[in-house]
Amino acid sequence: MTNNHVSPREKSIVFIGFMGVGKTTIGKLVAQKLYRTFIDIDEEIEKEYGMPTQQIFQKIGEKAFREKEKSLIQKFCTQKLKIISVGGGAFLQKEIRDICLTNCTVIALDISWDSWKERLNVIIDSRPVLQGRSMEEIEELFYKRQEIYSAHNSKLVTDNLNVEEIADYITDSLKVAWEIYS
Ligand SMILES: Nc1ncnc2c1ncn2[C@@H]1O[C@H](COP(=O)(O)OP(=O)(O)OP(=O)(O)O)[C@@H](O)[C@H]1O
Ligand SMILES: O=C(O)C1=C[C@@H](O)[C@@H](O)[C@H](O)C1
Ligand SMILES: [Mg+2]
Repeated sequence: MTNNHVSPREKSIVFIGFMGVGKTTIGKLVAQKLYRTFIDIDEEIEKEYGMPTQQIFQKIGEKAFREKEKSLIQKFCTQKLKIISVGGGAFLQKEIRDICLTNCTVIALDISWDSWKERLNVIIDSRPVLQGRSMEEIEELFYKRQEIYSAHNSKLVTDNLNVEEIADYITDSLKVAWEIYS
């Protein structure tokens, strides 16, 4: 089942990008502004296992996390009118990239390394992939991951923008695009 036949206005929107770039925060705000249901795939995985991501990685392992991530993305991305934030590692899987790009409008949130590194302290405790790595290793991962986020329909560089400005910009741009294609 795909929903690649649905109109751009009805397609679900998927936010991608590196850990901590703001997918969950912005996705929630955009959903409010468009009166749509918000789905955070990390939260859905945590609900299924009844524990935080950190513990899923420790007790069950990353492989099971990634399988669950794929099946939940398949479930929600084939539905209409949702606003979906996927985890920062979701686009590592080609199948996930294909599901999202076939069924949804994919928006990549981008940020420079200099701005991102200011955020590390806030997010590190809940992101197992960042733990036990040196700053140099995290920087290497940050740049390596850029390749997977290049598979998108549109991209916004968020440096120097607050969350309201980002959500307003995305909401307004979507409405303009929907008018053009309607
Ligand atoms: N534009 C912004 N300016 C300042 N802080 C921001 C901005 N966007 C997000 N943040 C903050 O950065 C932190 C990480 O944001 P968020 O959890 O939304 O990231 P994420 O992309 O969903 O990460 P993950 O991939 O790990 O789920 C939060 O504390 C959030 O408040
Ligand atoms: O970038 C990643 O690999 C991850 C990002 C988070 O959103 C979670 O999905 C998890 O911590 C893994
Ligand atoms: Mg998130």
